Amino acid sequence: MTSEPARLPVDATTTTAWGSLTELSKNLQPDLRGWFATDPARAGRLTHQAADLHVDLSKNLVTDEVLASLLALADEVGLTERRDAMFAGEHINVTEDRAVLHTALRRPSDEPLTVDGQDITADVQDELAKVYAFAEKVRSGEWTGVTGEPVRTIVNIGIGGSDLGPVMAYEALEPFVQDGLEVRFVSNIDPTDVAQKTADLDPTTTLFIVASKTFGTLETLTNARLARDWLWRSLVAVGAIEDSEEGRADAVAKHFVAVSTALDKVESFGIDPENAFGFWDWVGGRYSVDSAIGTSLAVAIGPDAFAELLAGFHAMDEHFRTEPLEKNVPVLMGLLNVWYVNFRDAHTHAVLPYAQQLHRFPAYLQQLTMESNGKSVRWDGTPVTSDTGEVFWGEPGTNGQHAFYQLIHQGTRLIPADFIAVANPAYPLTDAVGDGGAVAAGADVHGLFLANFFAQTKALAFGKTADEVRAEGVAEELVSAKVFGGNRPTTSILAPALTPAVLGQLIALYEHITFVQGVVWGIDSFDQWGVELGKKLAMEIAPAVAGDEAALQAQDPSTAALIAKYRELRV
Ligand SMILES: O=P(O)(O)OC[C@H]1O[C@](O)(CO)[C@@H](O)[C@@H]1O
Repeated sequence: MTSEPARLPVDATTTTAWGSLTELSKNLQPDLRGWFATDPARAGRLTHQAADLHVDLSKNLVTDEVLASLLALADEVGLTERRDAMFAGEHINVTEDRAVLHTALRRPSDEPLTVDGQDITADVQDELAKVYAFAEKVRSGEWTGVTGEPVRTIVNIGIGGSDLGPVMAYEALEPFVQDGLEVRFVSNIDPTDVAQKTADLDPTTTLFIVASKTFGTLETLTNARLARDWLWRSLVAVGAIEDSEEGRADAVAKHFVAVSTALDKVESFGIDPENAFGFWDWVGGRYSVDSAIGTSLAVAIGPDAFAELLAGFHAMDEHFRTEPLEKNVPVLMGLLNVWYVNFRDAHTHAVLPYAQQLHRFPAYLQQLTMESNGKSVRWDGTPVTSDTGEVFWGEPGTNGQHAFYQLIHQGTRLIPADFIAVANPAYPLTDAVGDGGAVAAGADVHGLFLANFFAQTKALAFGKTADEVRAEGVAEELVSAKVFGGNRPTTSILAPALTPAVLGQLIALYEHITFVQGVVWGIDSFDQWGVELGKKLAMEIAPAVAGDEAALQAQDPSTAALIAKYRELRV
């Protein structure tokens, strides 16, 4: 690896390809019906395989010319060069002067990678071995609490990347969780979160994992102290420990572990560094679920399944690293997002998993994509000259269908959407009775579910014309309300089943899509300076909230009045 400063970003808007795309967009009349009718090979040509993911891009609003120009844009901004620099460990996180090496977390153990003279594959494997040994101890019951009871509930305390990845993956891989083990997640500093999550817990069988890259995050450290207090009080109440310094130290030693890059701070909190798992500053928080931050998950699903998850990540990394750009799914999906944001005026992007277990995936992607690409300056500090970072959002199908799809189908906004489904459900139920009509007795309910997945992307693409509505006998005055314009772009992603490997592939796919967009926009997708101001002000405002008059007077009139009102209302 080198730590040479990365070269200056290219202003994408000055490239030849940007000019071509602007012209193409001006003249483009999206016509998915016509395009499919005149080009039967379109679906095949625009469908690609990335590891286990079958990805159909054909219902996007692009012609071959548009795709060619998007690929030319990738070339002009130096996408492959930057990708290779990331994999090699160059300091592409320019504003923090750091390498970006989440891909090294899932690199096979026999592929060394030297960074600053250090074999980081060996470091990763050592830490992974520690996490796995701990996971086995908890799973086998060898790790016990103060009364000798095995662990039944793990409470992961973290926020942002130290929460969203683990909770999303835990929910997604619930069928792989060991019987008798449960993981809960506390993230919000709203005391309700910790109170609700601990309310019915047995302290003798509870283990807390405090997960924080920096071990300096207000929410996490406050929640960790609340949890420690709860543990002490509850253990004393059931007579499991003496109310003494030794009793409390014993409780922390047996019921608290930590994950952090700042092991010195872990020790000051009272957690023995022996019971702490580390990672490195070259892993961004939102890219860290596959590091020791995933310890709660590794305990829940076990080392073998966790290793499969990592192998899934790696399979997608290899696809991204080696596949020619015209068949490279993260590259194509990232470029399509650029097309919609910069040339078709899309402001948001929906991610719609047709898999209940992926219900936290959109929330996870919000941090991944929006903390990464919500930037207004490029990595050299110059202002961007185009829009960046669309709003990502979504809900699992079919819930979304009965809530917000109306706007996607008939609203005035263009909302590109990714539909994600798996062929084999974790719970293959049949409807023994059926409804006597379309739903036959013995119907496979997952098949019905996926009929919706296929139907929605079809309806969005091809719509329903006024003539088709009229042909159904609809009264003329209602025809326009029942017309579907179609030409609403979607990407369909289909996987065999939601296995750990497939989940790893999906996460890595979106990591790399995010990267591709960041490179085109010339931004540093790996810093997050935009979250700092609010954190700092919260600490300055806290004394005013607590009653300090001088601190209150130092606020602007609106904030001061709001705080005063809060104090008046607070009983
Ligand atoms: O893991 P830490 O250091 O507690 O940080 C939690 C989160 O806070 C942020 O730094 C900013 O919100 C995220 O990037 C990060 O995932």
